[in-house]
Amino acid sequence: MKKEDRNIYISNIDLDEAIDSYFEKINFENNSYEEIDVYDCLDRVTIECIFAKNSSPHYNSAAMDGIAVISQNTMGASEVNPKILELNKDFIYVNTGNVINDDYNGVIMIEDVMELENDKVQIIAPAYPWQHIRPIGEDIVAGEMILPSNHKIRPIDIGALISGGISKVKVFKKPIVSIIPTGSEIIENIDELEKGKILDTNSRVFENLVNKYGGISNRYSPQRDDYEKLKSTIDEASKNSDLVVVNAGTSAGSKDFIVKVIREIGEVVVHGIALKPGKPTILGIVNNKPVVGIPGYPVSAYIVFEEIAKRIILKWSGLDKEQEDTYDAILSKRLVSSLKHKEIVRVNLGYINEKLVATPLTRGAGVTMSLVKADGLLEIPRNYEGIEAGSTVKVKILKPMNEIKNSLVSIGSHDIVMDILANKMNLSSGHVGSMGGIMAIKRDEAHIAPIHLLDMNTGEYNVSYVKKYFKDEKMALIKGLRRLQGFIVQKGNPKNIQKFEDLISKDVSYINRQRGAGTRLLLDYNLNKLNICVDEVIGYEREMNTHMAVAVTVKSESADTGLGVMSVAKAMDLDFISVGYESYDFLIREENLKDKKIKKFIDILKSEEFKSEVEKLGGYEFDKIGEVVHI
Ligand SMILES: Nc1nc2c(c(=O)[nH]1)N[C@H]1C(S)=C(S)[C@@H](COP(=O)(O)OP(=O)(O)OC[C@H]3O[C@@H](n4cnc5c(N)ncnc54)[C@H](O)[C@@H]3O)O[C@H]1N2
Ligand code: MOO
Repeated sequence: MKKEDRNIYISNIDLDEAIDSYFEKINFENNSYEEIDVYDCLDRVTIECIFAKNSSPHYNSAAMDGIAVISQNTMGASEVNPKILELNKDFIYVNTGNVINDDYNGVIMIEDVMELENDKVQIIAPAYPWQHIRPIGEDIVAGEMILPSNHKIRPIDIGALISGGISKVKVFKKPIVSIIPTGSEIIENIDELEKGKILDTNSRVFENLVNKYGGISNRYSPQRDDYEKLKSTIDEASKNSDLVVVNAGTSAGSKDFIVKVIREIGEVVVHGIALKPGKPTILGIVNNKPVVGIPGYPVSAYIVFEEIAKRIILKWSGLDKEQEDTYDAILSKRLVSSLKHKEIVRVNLGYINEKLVATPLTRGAGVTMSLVKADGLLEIPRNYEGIEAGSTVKVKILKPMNEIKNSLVSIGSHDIVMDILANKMNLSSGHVGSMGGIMAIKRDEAHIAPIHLLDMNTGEYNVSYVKKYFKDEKMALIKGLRRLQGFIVQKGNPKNIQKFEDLISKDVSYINRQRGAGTRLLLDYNLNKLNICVDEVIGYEREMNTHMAVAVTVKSESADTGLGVMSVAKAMDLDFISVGYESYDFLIREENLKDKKIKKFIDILKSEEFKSEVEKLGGYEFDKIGEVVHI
């Protein structure tokens, strides 16, 4: 691939600057409106103020069930001096909402009326003028403004509009947004999935974001990297829509045509923004319409859509950038960034010891799950080399604050049971290995840490590590499960791996866990006991972060074996040679045991329902589950 075939002239302009110069070129004035039925106007945006045509109520009406009276005739009534009123002369019966004609000017509730014989009633208190009567216009007066312009219509607004006699409303037209996924490797049909092919997810995410923000999406099927075809598709789309979003092909690859196409049939306003992820973004104009080239990586795609396309859609629909919920949080880990760009980092959030703590998630632009799991997004401004741990940062939340506040934060070793627990309570769990969990509790980033750390000297689990790392602090272990660890091997165990000694055979390759993982300690402990040097194990230095990742590596035959739990081997349909049970417990600061989230957590651990679900996975024992050991 020659250098001249690539787009290497990518600029690095500030996001806000890029948006300002781009928005100047977009003809937002061109916005047209439509007049629609009041019943269909939910979430649409008013183009002008709406004034009431009718008053509501439009007649004086009874506000209570009872009798309508002439107020003056009731004056002086009391318990010692009751008044007798006569039907059709002094009063009539009314129900809530009935018309009160000019003959009457007060209502007495039926429970305050004593009925006598001969159509007479007795009252023991007077009715003040207009008592329990809703006068004309109490709610809405004809001519009053019901809604201002640029207002997004809510269900209650529709009620008020109808009461005010409005049957049609003028609203901004919904912008039509064409979405064009590109790339010859992009497919829609899962049956065509093979090496080198990628399922189109981005255009489906965009389609739903367009609908969510009030546009009409017009999604194309994935387009091949064919210069002429892309040119005609973008040209056609820009003629038929208000905004065109082209996905992928934005950077420096030899097939990244989008910038050339836009330059040929229109204008490239910006190529390259000081934003990570999202650097190769293209902002163009074709046939007087905005055409935004969004990078292909799913996280970059989402972030750029939110930062740029969303703002165009909202402006077209009469709404400027919606106010976003931002909160101050304490950053739990140091974040290093580049001076060159602003970076948007996905974070988990949790309330730990009364403080909102933000823990950064992976920064890989291809890891969609990090966005699925993220509770918030944090911004590292341009010209910052990073942010120190303990600093206060602003985060935009992606979930309701209540949910975040009530979430139990777990950071530590991974096990499938954490997913079962997360399905039963509001649990956010980060997987960084057992030692990572210990550090997270030390720094107050988590409420609990699942750990399984084998003491090399005693062969016991967890307690000695807690004593070592929390010398003078009051800690506790909530006893968890005993789980079966062993060698995960391919079906039929072709290399006949039975024991640790078999790992030093020349034709056996091993896949290890990261430093600080309990499973890695288990290997080290056994190698040490057998006097085997780690250099003798082929693959010792190759690391994965979870049991699942180890199993996937074995399944894909990229390694012969790795240590992991039985449940994972079973879930991946692999064979398993057991090594022994280990204790998977939950470390917690003693003071946090009184938290009601912890009480719920312990109740779930002890429940028969939880145990029976875990039993189905295979390889677990529950001897002391839920018991608290004070350390
Ligand atoms: N030499 C350079 N290489 C790259 C640069 C650079 O500046 N110089 N920028 C990198 C960055 S940053 C990004 S982001 C990507 C952007 O790539 P493109 O927009 O050109 O997209 P592709 O290369 O075609 O695809 C990248 C990747 O995205 C996924 N993808 C694409 N379309 C979809 C879709 N519809 N649904 C789901 N996923 C999709 C796919 O995994 C592709 O492999 O370029 C870097 N390279
Ligand atoms: O900047 Mo790219 O957009 O990381 O992913």
